[in-house]
Amino acid sequence: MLKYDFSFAFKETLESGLSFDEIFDIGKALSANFEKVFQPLPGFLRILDDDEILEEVGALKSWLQRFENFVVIGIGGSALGNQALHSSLKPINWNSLSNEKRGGKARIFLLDNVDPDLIASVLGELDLAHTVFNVISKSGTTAESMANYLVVRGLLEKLDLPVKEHFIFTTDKDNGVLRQIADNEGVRSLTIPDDVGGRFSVLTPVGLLSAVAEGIDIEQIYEGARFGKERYLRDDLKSNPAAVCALIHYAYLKKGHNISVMMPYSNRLYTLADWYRQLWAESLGKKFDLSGRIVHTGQTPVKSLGAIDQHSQVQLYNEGPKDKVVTLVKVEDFVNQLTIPFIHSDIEALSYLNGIGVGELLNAELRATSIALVANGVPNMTIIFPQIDEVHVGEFIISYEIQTAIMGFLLKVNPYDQPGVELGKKLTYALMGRKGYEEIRDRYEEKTSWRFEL
Ligand SMILES: O=P(O)(O)OC[C@H]1O[C@](O)(CO)[C@@H](O)[C@@H]1O
Repeated sequence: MLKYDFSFAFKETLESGLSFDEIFDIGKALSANFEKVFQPLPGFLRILDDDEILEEVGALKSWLQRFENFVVIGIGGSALGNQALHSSLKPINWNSLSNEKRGGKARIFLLDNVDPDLIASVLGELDLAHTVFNVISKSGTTAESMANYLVVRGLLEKLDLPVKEHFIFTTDKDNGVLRQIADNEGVRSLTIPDDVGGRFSVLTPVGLLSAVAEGIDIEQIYEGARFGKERYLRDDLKSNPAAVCALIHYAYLKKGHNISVMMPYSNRLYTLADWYRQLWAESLGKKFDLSGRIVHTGQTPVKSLGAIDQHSQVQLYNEGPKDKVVTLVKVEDFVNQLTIPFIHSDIEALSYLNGIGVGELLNAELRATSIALVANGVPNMTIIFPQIDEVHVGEFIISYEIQTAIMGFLLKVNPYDQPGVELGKKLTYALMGRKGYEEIRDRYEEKTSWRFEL
């Protein structure tokens, strides 16, 4: 079970902080409507009610074992969750282990950006005859993912490899180009449930297939998520840490703290912060509230890595604008216990390091940062992973999905749409000369014709 330390978010420890009662006053409306926030049950919670997805993805295990490499082609919600599961649940050097040492499980790669250097470096490393490509796109049309699919397909065709055997699509059941190709050519495919949006989809086939391919125990992830579903849907808010987190963020946002920093003290958990950024940003950053009023609301998510960013961003957190709420993420028991050896016994300045665990030092740094933040008047809290494993990662994911829904309710916005990204997508099509987008290109051409270039 994840543990939460909220001590440094309240008035008791923070001069201009909130009182516990204050946030629960704000939470009264939430309390009274708590059930409604989750009625109808959002798809990301509904999918935990049965084993359908686990079984569907699990059934592909033996087919996946044919491949040494598994490449995710996707972007945003169709990639960040995969990356987070991979980094948090596999050893850091997984991709450099030999096939034998990996027990025949796949190495995982990601083609998200359309950066030719990235694509060349990933594909250059792989023997395509032993590689499967999972093209993931809920809409089945996203430019970056389609471009990467086409590049890979071109290569496979050039090598005369049986294209169909090297792809599996994860997409909408009816719509989009991927579905069309899957149906026309009989490419293997998995379905993203209609009621689960991209950034909430890591526990669907979107995130689970690559996890299974590299030997992550997806049943354990579900166990953690299901436990989280019980824990974080409690309408007694005082015993619901996801609700407390949301209330703290909401209350501070009202006081001008419009940045939410997530700072894991663990390299393995760092990409969870990337996943969180999309969830928080796309779900809550909105121009209109539910009644159509212009509100321009949201809280800018920032990722940070302890202890690295103590030597980079923390100066700003402590002394810069008072506009942040910081969430530190701590690991109690690291998988690897590494002790610093006794060397230089004659140098007093190093004696405090003699014989202590590296993890112990990292956690002391976390504690020191949280105290320094509170001393500087910066509200912060700590989420504690007793250890990094499937169960806790599953619980973490669901806690933040629920927290985002609660925050959406508090901000009175729809956390499940993302109208603000549409214009950019359409303009990309227009700039690339896609048919049907001439009007939008013309509309913005005049506005963007002014130049100041050096
Ligand atoms: O899964 P798709 O449809 O390719 O979309 C990828 C991402 O693009 C967005 O639509 C916009 O950034 C995200 O919401 C989504 O996760």
